[in-house]
Amino acid sequence: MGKKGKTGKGRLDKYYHLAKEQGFRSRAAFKLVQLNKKYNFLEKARVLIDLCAAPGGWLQVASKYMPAQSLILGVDLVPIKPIPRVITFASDITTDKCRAELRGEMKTWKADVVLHDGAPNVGTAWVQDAYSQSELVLHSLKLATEFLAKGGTFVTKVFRSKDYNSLLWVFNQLFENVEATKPPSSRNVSAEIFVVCRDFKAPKKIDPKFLDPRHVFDEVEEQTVTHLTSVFQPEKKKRQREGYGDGDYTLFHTTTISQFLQSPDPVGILAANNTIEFASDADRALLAHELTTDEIKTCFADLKVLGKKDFKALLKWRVAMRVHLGLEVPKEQAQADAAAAKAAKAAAEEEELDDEERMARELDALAKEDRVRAKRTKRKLREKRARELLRMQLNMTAPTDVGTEQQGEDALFDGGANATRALVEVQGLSDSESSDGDESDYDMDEAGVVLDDDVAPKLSGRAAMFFSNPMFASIFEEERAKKAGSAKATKAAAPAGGKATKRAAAVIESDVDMDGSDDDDDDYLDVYNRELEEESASRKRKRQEEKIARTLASDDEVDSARHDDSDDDSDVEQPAAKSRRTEAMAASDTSDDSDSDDDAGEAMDDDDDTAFSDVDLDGTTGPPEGALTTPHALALAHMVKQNKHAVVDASFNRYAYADNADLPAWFLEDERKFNKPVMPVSKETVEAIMERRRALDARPIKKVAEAKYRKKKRAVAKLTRLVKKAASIAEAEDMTESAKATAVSKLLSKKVAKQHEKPKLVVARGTNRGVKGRPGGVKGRYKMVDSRMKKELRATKRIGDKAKGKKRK
Ligand SMILES: C[S@@+](CC[C@H](N)C(=O)[O-])C[C@H]1O[C@@H](n2cnc3c(N)ncnc32)[C@H](O)[C@@H]1O
Repeated sequence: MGKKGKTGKGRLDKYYHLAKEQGFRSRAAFKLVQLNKKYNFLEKARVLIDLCAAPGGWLQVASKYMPAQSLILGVDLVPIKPIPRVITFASDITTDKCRAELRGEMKTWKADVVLHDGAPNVGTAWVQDAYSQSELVLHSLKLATEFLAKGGTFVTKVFRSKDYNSLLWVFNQLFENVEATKPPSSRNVSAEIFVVCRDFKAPKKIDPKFLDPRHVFDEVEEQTVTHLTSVFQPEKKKRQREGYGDGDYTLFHTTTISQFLQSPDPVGILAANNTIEFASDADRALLAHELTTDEIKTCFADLKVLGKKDFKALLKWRVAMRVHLGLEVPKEQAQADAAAAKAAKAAAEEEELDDEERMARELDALAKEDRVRAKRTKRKLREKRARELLRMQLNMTAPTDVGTEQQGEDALFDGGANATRALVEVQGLSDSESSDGDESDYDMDEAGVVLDDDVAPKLSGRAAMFFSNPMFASIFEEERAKKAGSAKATKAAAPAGGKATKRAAAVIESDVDMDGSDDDDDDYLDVYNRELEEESASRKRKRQEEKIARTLASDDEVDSARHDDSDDDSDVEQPAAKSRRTEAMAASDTSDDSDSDDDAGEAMDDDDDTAFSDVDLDGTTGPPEGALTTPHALALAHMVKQNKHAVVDASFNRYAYADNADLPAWFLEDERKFNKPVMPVSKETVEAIMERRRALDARPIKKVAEAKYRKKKRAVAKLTRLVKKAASIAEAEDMTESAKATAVSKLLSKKVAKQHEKPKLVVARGTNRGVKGRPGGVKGRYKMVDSRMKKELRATKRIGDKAKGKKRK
């Protein structure tokens, strides 16, 4: 059977648990225990009748406290499971059959105690419930008066209702001593009270009125009878208990039609009068109305003989006459008027509300805008401060430089990041301007021309500054001079041009950023030129191949992008890729200092063919974008944070500008696999990072932690339950101290035994040989074993060995 949930009443209280512990069938048993403790009626009783006894809690208590050989009878509507020394049968105590059955059991004996704990099927209206309970009490009293011996005790349950005093009055007529009490085990929220009536007077003759509910109580039904009932249910006649009304000593009442028409209580008039007369001229004028039929006239002549239908007809006639006389508007019109009025009112309210709402909304929007603006300004300020702080921490600025951020975008050309941004802007511009629209065909030469002639004025502050920088101007001048003769060659070198420019810019910006000098222009130009030559016409073909490879496998794409030709990304992709790399580099930083990290990012971009091939900094593979997944990557990021210059320096190596263009694919493949530059990352750093990762991995996963928590919670709940049970046993009033101690130790031993109970070993021989499922006569946990327990011993040894870390032979 499913466990009942706890209700608002707190059904499963300590008496519930106590009853379970002590084997009582109901928590009600404790009510009798407590009543008996107070009045001691069970110990001296020899015969007891329990009316309404199921499931038998009170019978169990009676059997426990009454002397041996006592006669205990229990009766209930439902059968009661047998109880030693108790006779029970099923019957309705309100019937004669029950009386006869009791007589049959009692023979000539008289009862010392009659108990009644009956509860009728409650659940209807409270008044009705209470009344049924009181009625049941009277029935049980009736049986008690019949079977109780003189001086006997009657214990009954009553509800605190208006009938309570009537009942007490009756009890007092029949018993010498009547006391009402509420035992502690009776819930406070329950309206029940127990009345203990002692010393039965056993009168020779009992007035039947004492035991007749109709006399003892005001009938519940009568209370609801009103003149409404008398009109609409005329067959239910009200008994005149009150006698005549004040100053009214007649039984015949009459009134006039005008009164009936004008009174706000027409039903009351119909109920209170015998006849209604057409007395005045105005009344008589209504006689001529077509609705005043003969039937209506007859009904008004004698109201006391009318039925429900007649009264309804009279009330309908009244409404029609009132409309006719102008005392009332027709119902439909009244309804229509009411509806129109309601609609008008609603419209007015809505209009009013609309205006108000509109204003409120506007105000809201303004306030919201203000809030957003203030928030944005605040955030920007915070970011700027963080950036400056970081730059200082990375020794990128002198403390005196703090505040340059606030100088705005038109501040002086501020190092690598701005240079890079400017380049991106230029590329964007030229892309949009280029006639063929092919982003990858960005033409350096054309860009230069366009810049000189048309675009320069269109450039934003930062881009304009970039090109006004003498260093870049010289790069462009030289480049233009070199390429001037060969438009075709320039066109072929176009894709490389964009990238090369970027590389040159990267080198420049790293220089600008690092030492702030620009006297190595020629070196940069060399780098640039070399790059231009490297990027030959074969790039287009390679790009084509890569595209195919990309579609086939994303991993291949990553490889080819990283090793073969990382510079070959389209120009449009560059800013994104660069930002990803920058993010990766900055992952170990908390701030998004793009300025500082751009430098390193660009420097790495230069030689990403080889130098950083092991580091997944571009975020094109693996989990989240920009995440540093390998220990090497993390170590590198750590180093960048510590000393970015060392990392940048290390990126200039013999692999950086290797010309792989004409090398066979198989060779390049081998090179990629085995020829890797040594990274400027110390073994210790990588080891420390791996150690940290191992420590993180060693932490239990969330699910395991949750399971452990649940287990612990269950254990705590179990313990709490145990403590509660033990406490309720300790509080039991009808138990001796030693019994309590035994009960508690039994409770604990049961739990402990349950916890450590080992499975019973059942040897698979004889009848148990080859048995499938539980062998006969075996209870609880069991395990089938062979007589020598070979398998078990082997398993135990194996487990032991495993624990010791021995290898199996
Ligand atoms: C609260 S229980 C009694 C509990 C009982 N004293 C015990 O300790 O287990 C009330 C019982 O009254 C019974 N009852 C209600 N009306 C009855 C009737 N007219 N005749 C016999 N039993 C009735 C119900 O069947 C129900 O079992």
